[in-house]
Amino acid sequence: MSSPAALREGYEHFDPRAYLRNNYLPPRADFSSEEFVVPWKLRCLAETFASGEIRGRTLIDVGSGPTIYQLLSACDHFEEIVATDYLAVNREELGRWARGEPGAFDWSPFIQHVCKIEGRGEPWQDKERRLRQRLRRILPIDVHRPEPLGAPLLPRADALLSAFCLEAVSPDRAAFVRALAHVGNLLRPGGHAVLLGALGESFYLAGPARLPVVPLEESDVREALAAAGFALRELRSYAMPPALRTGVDDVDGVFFAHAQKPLEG
Ligand SMILES: C[S@@+](CC[C@H](N)C(=O)[O-])C[C@H]1O[C@@H](n2cnc3c(N)ncnc32)[C@H](O)[C@@H]1O
Ligand SMILES: O=[N+]([O-])c1ccc2c(c1)CN[C@@H](CO)C2
Repeated sequence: MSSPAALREGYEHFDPRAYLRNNYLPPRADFSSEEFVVPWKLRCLAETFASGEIRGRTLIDVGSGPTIYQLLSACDHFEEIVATDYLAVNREELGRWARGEPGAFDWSPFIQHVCKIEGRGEPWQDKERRLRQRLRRILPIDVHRPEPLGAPLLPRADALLSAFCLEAVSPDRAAFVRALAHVGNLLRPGGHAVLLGALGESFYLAGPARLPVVPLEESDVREALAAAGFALRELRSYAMPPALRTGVDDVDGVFFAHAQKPLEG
């Protein structure tokens, strides 16, 4: 059980480049087998968006951090992608990539892999260009506030995406459920929520920062979604293999959830 103070302190020292190195370079960013975690995450996202059922004007990504991999399959189905993060250093990192500036993180291996598994023979530069065109806003967010963006998102988003954020910013499970309910308010009734997150994790490192994480089991995710008023469509889990337990965290696995906000919501 961590505390809001430990979280605030931790995120003051969060180093985006260290975070990217820890999770989005080898060995975790190994595309050679579907057995590895990044191909598993990208496949979950590609399969969920491939049907075209999840589409609309706006998708909001909650707690984007310095990463864009989570948007690569979604971006084909929305006119506007809104990225968000609590830290300016992460919003700045996203902005560098969005503007194609030198020194930005190289996501091309991820974009190439997504184009390959989407199987449309799309040149990866086209996908990269489309995401850059559609990534229109990079906003501050705090999921602990009932209005996470500080003001209502109008019109509300047609879809909500969030990867490794809520459990990494909540001191306990009750706070996790509240945060989920808060971000659920950004979503229109009938809108879809796609969540990725850590299972059984109690901490992760990002350079000088050591961030506490509320350890979740799959059942906690299921209960939190129900408590926040979502109807669960799909919940899958991945067990982190020993080779990917590198010491940058104590994560046991990854969950992938697709849920929907009821129409009468
Ligand atoms: C583990 S990172 C996830 C980054 C990225 N989505 C990914 O998939 O790797 C968690 C993110 O939550 C952000 N964060 C911290 N406190 C937050 C808060 N109160 N509300 C929203 N996001 C917050 C951090 O700045 C960080 O970028
Ligand atoms: O294996 N991964 O692809 C991966 C990616 C991101 C993150 C993790 C694992 C585990 N730690 C979380 C922060 O709570 C961030």
